[in-house]
Amino acid sequence: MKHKFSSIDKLIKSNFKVFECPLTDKLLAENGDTDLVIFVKNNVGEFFYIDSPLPHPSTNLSVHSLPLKKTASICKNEEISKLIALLSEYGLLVLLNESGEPIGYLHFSSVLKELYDSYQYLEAYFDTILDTIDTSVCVIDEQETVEIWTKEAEKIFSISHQEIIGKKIIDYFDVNNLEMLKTLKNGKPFYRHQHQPRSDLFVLVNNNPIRLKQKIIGVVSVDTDITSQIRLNQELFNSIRKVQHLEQEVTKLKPANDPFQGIKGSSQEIARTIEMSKKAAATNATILILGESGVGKELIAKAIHDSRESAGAPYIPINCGAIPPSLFESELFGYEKGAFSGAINTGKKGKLELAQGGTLFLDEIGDMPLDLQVKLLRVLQDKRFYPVGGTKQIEADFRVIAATNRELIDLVKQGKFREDLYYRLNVITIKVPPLRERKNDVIELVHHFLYEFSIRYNKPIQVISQKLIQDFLHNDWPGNIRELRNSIERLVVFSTDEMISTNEHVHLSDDSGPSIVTDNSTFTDTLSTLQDELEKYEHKVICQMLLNENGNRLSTAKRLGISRTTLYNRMKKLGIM
Ligand SMILES: Nc1ncnc2c1ncn2[C@@H]1O[C@H](COP(=O)(O)OP(=O)(O)OP(=O)(O)O)[C@@H](O)[C@H]1O
Repeated sequence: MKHKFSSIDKLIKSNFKVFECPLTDKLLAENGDTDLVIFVKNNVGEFFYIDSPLPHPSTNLSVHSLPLKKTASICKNEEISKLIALLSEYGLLVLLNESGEPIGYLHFSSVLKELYDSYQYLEAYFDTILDTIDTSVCVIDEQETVEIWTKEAEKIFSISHQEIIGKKIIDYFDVNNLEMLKTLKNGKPFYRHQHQPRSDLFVLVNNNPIRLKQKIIGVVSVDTDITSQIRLNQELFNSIRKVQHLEQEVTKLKPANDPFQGIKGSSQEIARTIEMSKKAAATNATILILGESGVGKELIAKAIHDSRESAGAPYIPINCGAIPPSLFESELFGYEKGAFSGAINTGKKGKLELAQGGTLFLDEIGDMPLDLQVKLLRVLQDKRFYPVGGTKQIEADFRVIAATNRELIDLVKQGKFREDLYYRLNVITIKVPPLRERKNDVIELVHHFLYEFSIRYNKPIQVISQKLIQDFLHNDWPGNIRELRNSIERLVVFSTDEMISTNEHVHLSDDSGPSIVTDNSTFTDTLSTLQDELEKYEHKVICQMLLNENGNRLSTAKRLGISRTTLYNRMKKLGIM
């Protein structure tokens, strides 16, 4: 690289001889009339050189009449700045190897020439780069004086370089808007901050401090004009709203909608799952949906219901993991007036009755208490049931879809789930693959949720940086699509401009376990709202306890001193499941 000062080795000269003191005239007799540089070393190791050409032996001059000049010696591997300092003091410098032996010398003039050549290359490159780039670059020095101002800066800010160079930047811009000055003071770079220097101008700003030997000697600011992108985004956003409105109108006119169209993703894995679900929806059979938390089991259950039941048929979900065992039976079967004493004496329809003519969705079926499993099995077999405290049987005319993220067959082996109920539910099984096994869907889902939340929060359509997309693709998503959806919602809510490039509001995990925020730095420079910080901490505590308890929610809830329902609700809210 010609613009870099080349290695010192290239400049070392080796036409020299070293003589020890005292000198004798033999030196002249043997070396006279040569172009060798003669160094003289005294008994304390100091070096001198003879500062004139050696005369011919025939001149009979005495060696003592020759002009001796003091010089310094230094190891050739010393820092270049030290070499240059000594060289400018003495003009000539003896270079030593690691064992202190002289191996050559440096001459000020040759080093200077080399430095000047490199400087000229550097200047030529530097000027051409600044002339060629079409972004706005401004450089100020430590006195806040403008040193560099490119053509694009002239265009964006309507100030010519003749006018601004050499002047203080604060003479041209409002000091409160000058992020460069902050960077000059605190040395913190920042990237891709959106800024609006004029009402008709949007720019993305990158600022970087220039350091020389740890000292900040200036700041570079690069501004990219994104006004046209912002305008286009705005137009796109308006158009999308119009299209969405039209879509809604068209949907109203269409005779039938595809209930499965809300299940996004085009990977082979999800396509297979949807195909299987459609086939299952063509029957009245009981369906068991298996898959990790947040993979979309309920979404599929609802699509099956919409597909196979008539419009207006009830869809009744019940979360078997969230209802305390003591209330479960009355929730499921309902109770007759007078069945209990106290406030609940008026009677209430149970979920089974509410589901008449439609679908009963038994979510988290693996968490259903054993005694209730027996009762549910009886309902499924007899197709009729009694409400708690009731004497009149009610018809059980509904289709059952059950779902769980637990290995039901293992629970059967452990005696925690009834085998007969398992086979009763497991007529058709649909397995929903976790997101990490269908990474192809991540990008589509990201855009789908971005679109959804941009509309919901009335924010212009967001663009996610490539780097963040990569982070999303590399994440294992232990909370699956729910976690991804929550992450995008947070990003949209907290985004301050149209480019989302930071994941500070997303807890990306780098292993397959639950995601835990371990980076304490989030608590220093990126503190957000108290609510947000509390949620982050709660997320961390719950995940850690779940890990300690091997994922067992009941013992996790006990250890945390909260009910299982509360734990379940908090996990859902925080996107852990
Ligand atoms: N393929 C998908 N396309 C769009 N959204 C999806 C998809 N899959 C899941 N979601 C969304 O992810 C969230 C979680 O989905 P859902 O509740 O159906 O998961 P689940 O497997 O039933 O979870 P859990 O086991 O915790 O009950 C919901 O907001 C749902 O709308």
